[in-house]
Amino acid sequence: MKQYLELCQRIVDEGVWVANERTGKRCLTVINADLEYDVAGNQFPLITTRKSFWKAAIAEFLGYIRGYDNAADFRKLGAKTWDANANLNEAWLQNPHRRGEDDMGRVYGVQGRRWAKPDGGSVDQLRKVVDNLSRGVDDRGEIISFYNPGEFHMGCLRPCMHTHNFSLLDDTLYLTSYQRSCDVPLGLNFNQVQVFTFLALMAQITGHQPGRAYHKIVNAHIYEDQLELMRDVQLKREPYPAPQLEINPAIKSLEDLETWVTLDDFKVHNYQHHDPINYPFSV
Ligand SMILES: Nc1nc(=O)c2c([nH]1)NC[C@@H]1CN(c3ccc(C(=O)N[C@@H](CCC(=O)O)C(=O)O)cc3)CN21
Ligand SMILES: O=c1ccn([C@H]2C[C@H](O)[C@@H](COP(=O)(O)O)O2)c(=O)[nH]1
Repeated sequence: MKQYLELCQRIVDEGVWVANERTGKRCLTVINADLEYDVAGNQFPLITTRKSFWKAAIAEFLGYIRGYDNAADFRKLGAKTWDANANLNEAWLQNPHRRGEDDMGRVYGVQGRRWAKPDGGSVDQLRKVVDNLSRGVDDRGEIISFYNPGEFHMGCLRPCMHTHNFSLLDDTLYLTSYQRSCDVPLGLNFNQVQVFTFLALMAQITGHQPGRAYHKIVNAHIYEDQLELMRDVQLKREPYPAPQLEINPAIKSLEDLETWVTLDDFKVHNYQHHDPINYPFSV
């Protein structure tokens, strides 16, 4: 929590105003942030200075793991987070590749599970990483990348957290995740949960101990219409200690994640938090 608050304070104190063409808003922006999560010690990095709707964050990530490309499928899992990008962005609504209501196009999970090969067929990046780690192999390329510039024109948004790189040292699994663009009041609250949970889940289904997760962010910003709430409300609050995440131990494979797992398989213990803050969302 300390590192989150320090990043927020740094943006408020040192941020530079940058105009953003896609949303038509200005963002107070800093470059480069390094966050770390103690997955081994189960210090779940949930924001405590406002109520976090962490279940939606896990639901969203489960949708990426399953390769979903439709906001309706995300809603069924418990995340409404893709409704706006799939259905309200004018550029995407006019895009000839959009296949009707709720279509997100070739984003995130599609790239992670079905990256199109130029010579036909597709690559399942996640399956390869799970298979290698399960037999104790780290080939120094245990990478899942959602970032496919050749298909940006076929999706509603370029991936923000775009690359996840796993490492195995003896029996301990590590994760380094890369993010090019971060909406700190709204998106980071979710992304922290996702990086932590991805490492915890991958360690569980590949039979290893989780170590630390490293989260590297390039452009970290606060939108102009979020600044007052962050500076005058959220940053005035005292944080509480980190809660713990419990994952159903019956989850043992990628197939489990793909088929029967729901949000009921995740529980958070000792989550003390301040009141919710309703930050504006930019499409
Ligand atoms: N401008 C912007 N910021 C983002 O963080 C973001 C995007 N766009 N587009 C793609 C995804 C969608 N994400 C989202 C979308 C909505 C919320 C959101 O509204 N969160 C609320 C309530 C969540 C709930 O009720 O389930 C929050 O208070 O955290 C968070 C992340 C993250 N990403
Ligand atoms: O997981 C996510 C997804 C999105 N965001 C934020 C970061 C930006 O504010 C927007 C994306 O806009 P771009 O113009 O494509 O950078 O969404 C996030 O923080 N986390």
